[in-house]
Amino acid sequence: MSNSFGSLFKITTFGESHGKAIGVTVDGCPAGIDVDEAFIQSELERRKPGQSKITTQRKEPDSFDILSGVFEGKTTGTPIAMVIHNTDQKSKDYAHIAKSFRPSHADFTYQEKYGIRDYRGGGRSSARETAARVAAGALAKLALRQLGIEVFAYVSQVGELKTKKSYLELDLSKTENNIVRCPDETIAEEMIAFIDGVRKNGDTVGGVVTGVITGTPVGLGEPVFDKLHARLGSAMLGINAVKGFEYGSGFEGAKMKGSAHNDIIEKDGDQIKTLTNLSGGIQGGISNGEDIYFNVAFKPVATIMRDQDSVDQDGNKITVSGKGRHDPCVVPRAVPIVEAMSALTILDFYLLNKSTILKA
Ligand SMILES: Cc1cc2nc3c(=O)[nH]c(=O)nc-3n(C[C@H](O)[C@H](O)[C@H](O)COP(=O)(O)O)c2cc1C
Ligand SMILES: C=C(O[C@@H]1CC(C(=O)O)=C[C@@H](OP(=O)(O)O)[C@H]1O)C(=O)O
Repeated sequence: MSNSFGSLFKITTFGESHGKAIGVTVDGCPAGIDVDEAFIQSELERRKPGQSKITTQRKEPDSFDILSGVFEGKTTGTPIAMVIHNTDQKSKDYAHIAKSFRPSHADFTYQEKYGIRDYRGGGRSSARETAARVAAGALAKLALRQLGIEVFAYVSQVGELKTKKSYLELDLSKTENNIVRCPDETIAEEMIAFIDGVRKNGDTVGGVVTGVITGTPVGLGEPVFDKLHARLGSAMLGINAVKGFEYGSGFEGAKMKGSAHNDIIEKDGDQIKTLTNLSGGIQGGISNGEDIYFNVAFKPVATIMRDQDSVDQDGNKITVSGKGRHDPCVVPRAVPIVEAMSALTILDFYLLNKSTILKA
């Protein structure tokens, strides 16, 4: 079973939702990065469960401990281990799925593949694991900040409710101003009320998170298999409940003509720039120095607070009831996860491509 991500800045996560702890080891982090622990904690708090009425009500403080790899506030170049203890499991709520399967969660596939699963709270397949990624992603963000690279994400859609503004028309510093994490104030309250209504009805709803990466140099990514957008897409599609990824013009681009879609190139001082950015900052798998932007589509949460038809491990028809504490919509908490996976991908490429970037 693979539990790792990245080639040079490599993370391995461990732990289950209802086990003792979850955590991450980061191998390959350069020495000398300032580790701002308060920043890492604040990132974990943006993702933690129980943060508002439109998230799961499981209350985890998600405070973390650094076990190794940091001395006098700086990384030492050795493996960094970070642990987050689980403190609020109600495992008996999951006894009913020990030998049966929730529709559209990971219960059936995991059981069939491994023949053994920690069914408590979805075990390893619970998005609780993403807390570990956010801790590692915060470290990557700190390293990227030193290089002038920043990652942002925000909720751009909940169900059919969608901001009409592009990321350039929004003030991304306002993302944390509301509990749904949509910087478009004209629609954020509607999104919140909608999620709350869906929740009260025992149902769930999907949504879209938009990601933006600024300050990337020209030259991240490889021209053939390890294209930057391919690795970014893989990072996003590796997040629980993700159903779609598009970058730049994405699926809308398929409707356009080349004459309208091409990003005209110009000389701006001593730099080569493009007048438009339908390429989404990546051409031929390599960053071109423009902003990288993309959308990530999340499905509605599988565990709904209703009875559903299913089968047990022996194939008998059963009814699965909706139990446990679940998110009515994942996108508000997915925002820091999208940022973390973006930071991990970009930093990994930066380390891989450093020599060629410097040459360029
Ligand atoms: C932030 C976040 C929170 C989630 N919360 C829940 C939840 O409370 N209940 C649930 O059934 N699924 C939740 N999910 C989705 C499941 O983890 C996911 O559907 C499951 O692992 C099966 O994988 P798949 O949907 O990618 O096929 C959440 C996902 C994310 C990203
Ligand atoms: C606990 C968290 O979110 C969980 C994500 C999740 C799932 O199935 O993905 C199911 C619920 O928890 P449990 O694993 O107890 O069923 C959520 O509360 C968290 O994100 O830290």
